[in-house]
Amino acid sequence: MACDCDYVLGKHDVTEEHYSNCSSLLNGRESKRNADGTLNLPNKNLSKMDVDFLYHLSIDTANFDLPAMFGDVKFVVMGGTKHRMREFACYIATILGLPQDSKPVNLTKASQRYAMYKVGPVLSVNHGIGNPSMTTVLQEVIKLMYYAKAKDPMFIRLGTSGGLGIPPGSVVISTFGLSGTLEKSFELTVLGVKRTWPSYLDKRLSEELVTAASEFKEFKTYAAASMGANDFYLGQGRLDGPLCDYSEADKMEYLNKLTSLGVRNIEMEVMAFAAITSEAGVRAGIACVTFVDRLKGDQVTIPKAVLNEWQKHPMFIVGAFIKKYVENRNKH
Ligand SMILES: O=P(O)(O)O[C@H]1O[C@H](CO)[C@@H](O)[C@H]1O
Ligand SMILES: O=c1cc[nH]c(=O)[nH]1
Repeated sequence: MACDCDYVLGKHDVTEEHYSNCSSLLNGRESKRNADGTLNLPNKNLSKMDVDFLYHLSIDTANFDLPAMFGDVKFVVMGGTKHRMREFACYIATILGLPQDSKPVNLTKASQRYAMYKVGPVLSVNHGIGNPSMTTVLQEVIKLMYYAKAKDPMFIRLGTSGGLGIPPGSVVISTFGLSGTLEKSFELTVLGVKRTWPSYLDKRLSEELVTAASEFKEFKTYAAASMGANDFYLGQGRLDGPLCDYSEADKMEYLNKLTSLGVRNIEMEVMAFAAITSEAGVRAGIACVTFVDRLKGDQVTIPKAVLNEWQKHPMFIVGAFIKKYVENRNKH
């Protein structure tokens, strides 16, 4: 079903009702959610399992009341580091005016893998570096939302990246992802066969994040394509890794090509994040700060204290979006 919302950037109110009804959020693809917004995952094996152990979260469907614990989650916000996601949990509690523990509880501490904090309707989860780490926890959190019967949960990645021709400290809201071979798809080998899935991000959610960004004048925000690399060094065309058999000119040719295609940043999870959420019928968006202009260099030389401040830029945007959504929901 096509969306008939006639959406104009920044002119629409973010209402829960609209989010539930607007199928454009899956870019015109048929919704994979049930009528009440709960997830209807494509894997029918799940309904045949007596118990599902979400191994990397150290949570299971037998010993935890998942609807009671997580049924009210509306936003799953994910990013690489545990520290960032703990900070985001504290930040969102402050701006939503929710009581916060001086020490937020890591709900997946027993896993010794990841960190997951819950603050009101927000789940803040770290995913580590790169696709295998990210897709493992992403898939388990999607199942968590499914078992919890959370309604229309949105997934947002809060990341860092290398920019292309934009000032470091800027934020890029990804409009779509390009792989290293410049394809708009995520590739994975399944049962010995290379398979690809389109890496859709949610158009409306991206637009809402751009609108939320407009209130922050102290840094620039770009809505643009992101490149998802499978490696930080060779995969991102760096000259400063332990291995390198190409020249500065080769590197610049590639980075300039990406730039000419509208790519404004390079990170490491966009393709898989977009593809898996989209296939699961979940709306997803990505906001990443940039730490370096890759057209000018490879090394991240900015002092850590500054990077820590810059890391807050996407938090401000995502926080403003969530706050507006919650306020609108409370009004209706
Ligand atoms: O800061 P995060 O969210 O981890 O994102 C980026 O930073 C990591 C590399 O330093 C990769 O995961 C990349 O995607
Ligand atoms: O250049 C960068 C910086 C952060 N994260 C990346 O993946 N690349």
